[in-house]
Amino acid sequence: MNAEGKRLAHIVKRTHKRLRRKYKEERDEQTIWTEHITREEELQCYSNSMVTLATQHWPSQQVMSQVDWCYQAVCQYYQGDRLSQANEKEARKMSHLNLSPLYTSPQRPSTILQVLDVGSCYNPFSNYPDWCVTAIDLYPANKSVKKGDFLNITITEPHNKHLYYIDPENISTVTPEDGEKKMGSEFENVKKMGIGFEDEKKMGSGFEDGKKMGGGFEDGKKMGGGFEDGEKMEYKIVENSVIPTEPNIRSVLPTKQNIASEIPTKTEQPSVLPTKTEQPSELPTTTEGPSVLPTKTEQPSELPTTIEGPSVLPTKTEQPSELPTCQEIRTLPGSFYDVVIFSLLLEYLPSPSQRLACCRNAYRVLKPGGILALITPDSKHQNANAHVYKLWRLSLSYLGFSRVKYQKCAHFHGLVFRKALCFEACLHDAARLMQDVKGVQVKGKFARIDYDKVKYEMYIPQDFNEDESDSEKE
Ligand SMILES: C[S@@+](CC[C@H](N)C(=O)[O-])C[C@H]1O[C@@H](n2cnc3c(N)ncnc32)[C@H](O)[C@@H]1O
Repeated sequence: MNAEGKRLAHIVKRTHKRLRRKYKEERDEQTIWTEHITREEELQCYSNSMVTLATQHWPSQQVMSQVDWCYQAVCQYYQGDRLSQANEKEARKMSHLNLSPLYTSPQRPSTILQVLDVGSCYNPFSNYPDWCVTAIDLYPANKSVKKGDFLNITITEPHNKHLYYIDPENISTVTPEDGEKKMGSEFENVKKMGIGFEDEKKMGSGFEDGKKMGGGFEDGKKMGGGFEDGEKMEYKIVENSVIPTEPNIRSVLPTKQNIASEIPTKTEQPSVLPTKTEQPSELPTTTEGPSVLPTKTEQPSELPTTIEGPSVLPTKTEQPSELPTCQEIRTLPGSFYDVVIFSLLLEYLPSPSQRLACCRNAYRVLKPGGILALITPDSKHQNANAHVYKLWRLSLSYLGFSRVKYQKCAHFHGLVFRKALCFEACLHDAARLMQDVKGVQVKGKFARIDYDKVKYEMYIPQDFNEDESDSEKE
């Protein structure tokens, strides 16, 4: 990479490092994040650098870009054999464990794919004609990207009546009694499920002693999904309903803007408001979609009858010099997307629990059988950080994801996880994976990993670098 490319890469990595350093020093992720997202100048500088770096400096040195990798992986899943293979594999697993699916097997979508690109920056996936991309970023580099913080997004109820929703966050933080008080009749549908583990320890009702389960971090924050192998637990399946938890309450405090956000009802009109200059683009295949609020500078003129289709990729010569007039997104529909993409997103987030909170939100917006494509930078040898990515698989199993694909490319790892049809089967996987990772003798920097936190946290190799000479690609 030439000197200009290195300078831009330095600007991008400088932000990541500053946030991680601050988190290491202060440990107060909420305050750090709330303060960070108001640093307009730094966000703008990052955004400008990132788009130029990615569009003008990386392509020349890459065999396959992260964008191409994601696209191919998604095509393999939806157009190739991967979807039916994953369905079959899961069916076999359920039959072996004598479990039933919560969702019916997804079929290949006959319409275009609904794709959510989180941390999109410049909307690199916008020119794939068979994708309808919702691109969001803290600081969009062009108008086709909506401004939004995925850590602070409100996720609305699934529109499809046949969808069940498990909220892993509520596994350990709501007692049935609390639930009844909070949710009323929705909790009438709660089913109790016990899970037999290979070691024959049973995970049954966790409320016998009247205490809330799991959860406690050293700092006293409540955590979701806390259950040890063989520990007793209970989770809830609420038919037709998302349990409306405050989004990421333990990782990021809601901003004032969030409080103002509205959850659209089923009868509401399509929820994207165009800017004055914008014309609704292509005809959608559905009227559902993310709810977008105009920024202060925009005045919504009239309600469109369509949601926005893919928009135009900026040309290589484009230099976004200032924040474009972009729309702001505060709510996203639950169980709506076929694909969620986190391309080089997780490294931006300073705390391991914020990274997992993002994955939890991805789970909530994905359709059953939908996939989360993760790209994480690493130019080192495949095995150098392999242990960390094993832990990703484990953390994501606890959320209800199963792995579909993994590949180490020259400068990144590419991973695809699917929102599994059977949550319990994922917990079985998690128990097995936990035994595997604990059984491995890890030396060096990864030896200090606390496996009890892997259910709530997602590490990246840079978390363990004392000197922050990180492995991100130059
Ligand atoms: C390294 S860039 C990746 C850009 C693009 N996805 C790519 O692959 O080239 C990371 C982006 O994530 C965005 N981001 C970080 N945290 C975010 C959040 N909580 N919500 C939305 N965007 C976020 C940043 O603003 C930044 O533009």
